[in-house]
Amino acid sequence: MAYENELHLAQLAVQRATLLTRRVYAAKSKGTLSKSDASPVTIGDFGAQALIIAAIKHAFPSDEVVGEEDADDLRTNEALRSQIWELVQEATLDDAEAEAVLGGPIKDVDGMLTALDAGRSAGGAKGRIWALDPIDGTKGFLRGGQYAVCLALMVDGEVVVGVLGCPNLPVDDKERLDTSIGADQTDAEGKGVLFSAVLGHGATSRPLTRGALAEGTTIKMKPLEDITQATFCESVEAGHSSHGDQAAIAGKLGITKESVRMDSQAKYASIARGAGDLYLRLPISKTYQEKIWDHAAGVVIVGEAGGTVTDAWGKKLDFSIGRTLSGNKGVVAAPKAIHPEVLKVVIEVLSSK
Ligand SMILES: Nc1ncnc2c1ncn2[C@@H]1O[C@H](COP(=O)(O)O)[C@@H](OP(=O)(O)O)[C@H]1O
Ligand SMILES: [Mg+2]
Ligand SMILES: [Mg+2]
Ligand SMILES: [Mg+2]
Repeated sequence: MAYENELHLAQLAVQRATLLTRRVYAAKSKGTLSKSDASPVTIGDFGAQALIIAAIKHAFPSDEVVGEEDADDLRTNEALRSQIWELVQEATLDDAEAEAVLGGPIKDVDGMLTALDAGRSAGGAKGRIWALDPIDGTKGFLRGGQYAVCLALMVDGEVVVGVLGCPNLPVDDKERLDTSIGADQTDAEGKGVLFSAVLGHGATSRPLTRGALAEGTTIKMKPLEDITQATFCESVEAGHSSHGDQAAIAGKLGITKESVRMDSQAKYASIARGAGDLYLRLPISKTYQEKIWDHAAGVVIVGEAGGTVTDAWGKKLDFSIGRTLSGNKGVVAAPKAIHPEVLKVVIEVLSSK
């Protein structure tokens, strides 16, 4: 299969990073800071990004990475830096072969800062570039909801590999859209799913482990004959997508079930495995540009599971422009057969505004 080594590296790197995020998740204090756009970032986000980039740079030294975070705050804040360094050192897979694929532990604090800062690529249409969201759905992470560790490889602007680690999704109860928040999420028992896809080679899911990869199974979207029976997913945060427009679209499609609100790319993962049918993300603001790391992995996973993902006007998401999807507005993800019907209504609702 194409990109076999890249896929394996990405799966193990994401799996290792979830050891760190789970530890932070269970801790009382998550070391939260506020970024310049007032959005939150935690010690988990920084630690996961450092671990994943160190692994990429070990295996593919000349690849670039577009990562959400950087080391600026750590360079000026010693307490934060040492807190994260401690976490990073503790996050090792308990399988020596798997750990060796990732290059083993990061050597020292400088190595951690260098790895974090290696996520500053401007992106673009040429060459091999990884898109990394070390914790997607940081607000979900903080509130005890869903979050995802997201990694994708783009080659010449096209997403060819996607991996999503979803520590709070149920392993077995595949049909359930897990939106529970709070206490029961901190119990990792029976939870934690690793999703992956390679362009042209299908999508799989497997339980997250602490060591070598578990065996994977193929995932497919649910066949949906009657659109009125659809379940649609949307963000928990009303500031991230328009709940009002999404409700109007569902209404026009004759959908009667209430929307399922879930943080992070766990939405893409959930519809890809047949828990839920649609994911709608209609823009709130005229100026906000979606970030490539919020979508790259999810888009290839849904595509390989039998879905179509476009923006709200039906354009393919263009990952080749830079760090943002500046050529697109919103996201509409649905099974291939019904995507045109959904898109028609999305455009009607947007055009009537
Ligand atoms: N105004 C906005 N519109 C759309 N997305 C936004 C937004 N402000 C922040 N986001 C993005 O929404 C992501 C979470 O998506 P969701 O609502 O589906 O959980 C955030 O990822 P992070 O949590 O990685 O920062 C952030 O990048
Ligand atoms: Mg963020
Ligand atoms: Mg994100
Ligand atoms: Mg993030």
